[in-house]
Amino acid sequence: MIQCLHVFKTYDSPNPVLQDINLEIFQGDFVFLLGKSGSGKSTFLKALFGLTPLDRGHIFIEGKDISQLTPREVPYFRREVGTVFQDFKLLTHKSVFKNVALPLEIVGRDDLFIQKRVHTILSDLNLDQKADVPCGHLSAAEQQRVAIARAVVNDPVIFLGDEPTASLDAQEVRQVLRLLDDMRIIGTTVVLTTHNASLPAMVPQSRVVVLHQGRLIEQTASSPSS
Ligand SMILES: Nc1ncnc2c1ncn2[C@@H]1O[C@H](COP(=O)(O)OP(=O)(O)OP(=O)(O)O)[C@@H](O)[C@H]1O
Repeated sequence: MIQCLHVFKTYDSPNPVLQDINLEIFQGDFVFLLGKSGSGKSTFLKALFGLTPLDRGHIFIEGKDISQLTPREVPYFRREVGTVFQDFKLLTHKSVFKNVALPLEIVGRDDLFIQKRVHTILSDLNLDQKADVPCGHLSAAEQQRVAIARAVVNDPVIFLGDEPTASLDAQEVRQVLRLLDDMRIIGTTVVLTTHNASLPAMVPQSRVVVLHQGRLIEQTASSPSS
């Protein structure tokens, strides 16, 4: 599903932020990317979405080198991937419902489907009472949950989340991990970054990959049942 080969990335400083990363992630894997602040987690996640040009190396998604996608292929690739980056990019003047419905409108789903699907996801994330509230009026934790709802509403093939549970309380974290694990069971590949080393224990089938100063220093194998 995702194959990284000899990935290197440098910004302004001479020290690479990603150094020779080699990693395979399989369909239905739930991967926690752990590491201290500045270890390169966000850079790596953005690279998986094609937002960070690499100095060297390749990232293949479903066999395609994402640096070689044509301008026509890029939007199709991105529609298959649900993302939550640290800037949620919500439309702050639009309601919660409108924000979450947007990916479904883009792919031309009918109104009845959109109504049902969006309300299901909002209720899974305890946001149903907020459906008509403009996103700009929500707390940080609510905005984070709206960003997650928008990323998963379209049943993405891959979910990439950069600290997607950082603002949430313990119960909300469990709720989000349960939702993502349910998606994993039906085939979505989930990759999350986190500082919080206690999260992987909450998802028994998960894999852990640890980045330290841009190097991949540790990983657990993919579980046979995942
Ligand atoms: N656009 C950029 N331009 C220059 N340097 C950058 C850029 N983005 C990240 N960096 C630097 O690259 C290093 C790794 O940053 P990155 O955000 O990938 O780490 P991280 O592990 O996600 O950190 P955090 O957990 O704090 O979000 C840091 O030293 C950061 O300052």
